[in-house]
Amino acid sequence: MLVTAGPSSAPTSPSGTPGSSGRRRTVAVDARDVHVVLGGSAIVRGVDLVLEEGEVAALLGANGSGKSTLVRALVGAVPIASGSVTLLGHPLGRGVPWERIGYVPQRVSAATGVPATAAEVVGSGLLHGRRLWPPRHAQRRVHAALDLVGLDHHAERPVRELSGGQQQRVLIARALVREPDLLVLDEPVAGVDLPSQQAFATTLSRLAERGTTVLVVLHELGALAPLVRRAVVLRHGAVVHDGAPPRPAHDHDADEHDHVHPHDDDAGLARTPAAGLRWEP
Ligand SMILES: Nc1ncnc2c1ncn2[C@@H]1O[C@H](COP(=O)(O)OP(=O)(O)OP(=O)(O)O)[C@@H](O)[C@H]1O
Repeated sequence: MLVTAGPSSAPTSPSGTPGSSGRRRTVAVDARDVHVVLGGSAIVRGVDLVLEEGEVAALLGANGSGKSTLVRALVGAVPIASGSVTLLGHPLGRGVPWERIGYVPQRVSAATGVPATAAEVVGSGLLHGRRLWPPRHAQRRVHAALDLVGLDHHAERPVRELSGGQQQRVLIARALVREPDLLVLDEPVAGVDLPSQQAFATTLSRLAERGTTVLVVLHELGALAPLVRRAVVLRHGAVVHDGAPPRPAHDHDADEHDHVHPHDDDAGLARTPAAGLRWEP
C-alpha cells in the first residue's frame, strides 16, 4: 500500500485517518509545527510532516537545510523547541514503541572501541530499553538482515575490518533486523555501491508493501527513485515542497538550488542515467 498525505491533507489524528475507502489508516509520523533551535539558531522552522502507514517519503534539500536535524528531532535525538511529534500513535518520549522503529543515522561508523562482529552489531538492534537479552530466533533474524544487505558472509568479521560502505550496510541491517514498522534513514546509501543500493531499494519496497513506513534523507533519489512517490524538500529548515519527487538535477547540492521542479509522471525523459536515476517505466 502506498498512500500520500501531505500537510494539506484532511486533518488526521494520532490514531489514524479515514482513507478514501473508509478504512482507517494508521498515521506513523505526525509532526506538527516542529521547531528546533541549536546553538541559538533556528534550524528547523515550523515543519509539518504526516506520514501514513506504508508510505515512502524522501527528505531532500541542500547541505545545511536541516534534514538531519529534523529526522534527529523526530526520533528524539535532539530536543524540539516547540511543536509536537507523535510516532506510531504515541507522543515522542518513553511511551513510543521504539522496538518497532529503526533508525540509521548519518555517516557514523559501525565500529566501536569494542571488537564487535557484524553479527553482534546487527544483533544489538534487537535490544532496546527493557529488553536486554535477544529474542527467540535472534540469530536467524540477524543472518537474514545481514543477507538483505549482502553481508552474511562477513557476519563473524569485526566491523572495524569492514570498508566504510560495508559498515554502512551493517548499520542498515541493524535497523532492518527489528522488522520495523517505521524506518528512518539518514542518507543510508551514501558511500554504498550501486548494486547494494539496488538491493536496498528492493528490500525497502518489500517492507513498504508489508506496511512499513519509510522516511529517508537523500541527496539524489538514485536507486530508490522507483519507490519514492513523495518528496519533502527543506530549505533553511522549512518545507518548500511536499509532493511528487522533483526532477533530478546535477546541481542539487548547490545552496541556491531550490529542489523544486515541475514533475511529469510520464517523465522518463527527464530521468537520465547521468543523474544517477534508474528509470523503470
Ligand atoms: N549541534 C549543533 N549546533 C549548532 N548548529 C548545528 C548543530 N547541528 C547542526 N547544526 C547546524 O544546523 C544546520 C542544519 O544541519 P543539518 O545537518 O541538519 O543539515 P542537512 O540538511 O542534514 O545537511 P547535509 O545535507 O549536509 O547533511 C547547519 O547549518 C548546521 O551547521
